[in-house]
Amino acid sequence: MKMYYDQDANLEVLQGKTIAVIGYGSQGHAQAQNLRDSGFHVVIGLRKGKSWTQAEKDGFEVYTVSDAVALADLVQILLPDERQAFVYKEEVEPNLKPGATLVFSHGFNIHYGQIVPSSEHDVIMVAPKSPGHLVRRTYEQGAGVPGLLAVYQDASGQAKEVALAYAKGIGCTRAGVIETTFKEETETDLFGEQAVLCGGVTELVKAGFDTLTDAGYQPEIAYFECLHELKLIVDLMYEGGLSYMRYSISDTAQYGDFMTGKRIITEETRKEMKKVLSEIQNGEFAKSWILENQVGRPVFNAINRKEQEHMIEQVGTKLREMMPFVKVKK
Ligand SMILES: NC(=O)C1=CN([C@@H]2O[C@H](COP(=O)(O)OP(=O)(O)OC[C@H]3O[C@@H](n4cnc5c(N)ncnc54)[C@H](OP(=O)(O)O)[C@@H]3O)[C@@H](O)[C@H]2O)C=CC1
Ligand SMILES: CC[C@](O)(C(C)=O)C(=O)O
Repeated sequence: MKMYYDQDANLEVLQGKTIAVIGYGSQGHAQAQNLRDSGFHVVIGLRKGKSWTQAEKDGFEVYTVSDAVALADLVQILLPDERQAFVYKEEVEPNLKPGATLVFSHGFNIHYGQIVPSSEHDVIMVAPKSPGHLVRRTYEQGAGVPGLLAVYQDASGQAKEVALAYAKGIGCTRAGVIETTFKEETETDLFGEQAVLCGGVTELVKAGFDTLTDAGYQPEIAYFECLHELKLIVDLMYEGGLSYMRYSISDTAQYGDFMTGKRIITEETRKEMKKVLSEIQNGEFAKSWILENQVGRPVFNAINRKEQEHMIEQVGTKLREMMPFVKVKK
């Protein structure tokens, strides 16, 4: 395994180039602002709407996707994965300059064959292992988030140097960048968000909260115990691994951790995780997500509505209002 840090990347490779960041959402705003602060010329490609207004307010030159692509030496596609193939066909592909580099932060569309770029373009990936808002926040703090780098096509012979410079521009080489493939990034990223980081954690939190409230305990205590304190425990793991977290908690908690954890994450759960991974590997999950979007997201919307009505959301909103230091940054 090869790791890359600041000293391995040369920003000069991108000097004098125009980078079009297509999309100004979670990743788009963060990567665009970091690249600008790293000294690069960045333009934004969008449709008219909320993000357009925000990007202008943040001082960027904003163009339609077609116009931004036509100006750019590097085109970073930071649109929602489910829209990328359509926008690519309609607005990106017809306007790409000869020799322009295509950049992604997630391999979904390339790996599952939804976007097939012409062989004359370098196609690279720089994928921050972080939500966009923390890509920006950590950069501003002088730190950074780790990232993955991959080269899918190297038409110029310089694709990896360009990817490293881009990774440095957004702050990832401060924390460490691992070289990978589009396949490995796509499969591990989808697995992580489904089984652990998003799907796994939210179900664990709700199951704990529901168990306590169903037994008659106060919902506010259940919220602090199962959601709020989770962040504080994860912070310790982030800083020093599982051992440091266990060093900080009481021995009673640590004994409970050893005795009970495996009753919650059982062999059955691990078997299910393997099944989830195989559905990612064989394209079943991708197919289901692509089709869900083609029919207007009925399942996504129904579940999303129901999730927002869960008691933990109402209790949390009330409690967070009393903690001005806990702020949502949009
Ligand atoms: N969210 C994250 O932290 C992470 C995301 N990624 C990857 O980054 C990429 C971007 O994801 P994310 O930042 O979450 O996306 P968001 O949904 O946060 O933002 C999408 C942006 O695209 C714009 N947009 C949507 N449709 C169009 C269109 N048809 N034409 C022009 N602009 C459009 C939106 O603008 P509007 O206001 O007009 O809707 C918005 O600015 C994805 O590939 C994702 O997998 C990778 C790592 C982490
Ligand atoms: C965990 C979700 C994520 O994979 C991420 C922030 O890295 C995403 O795609 O948003």
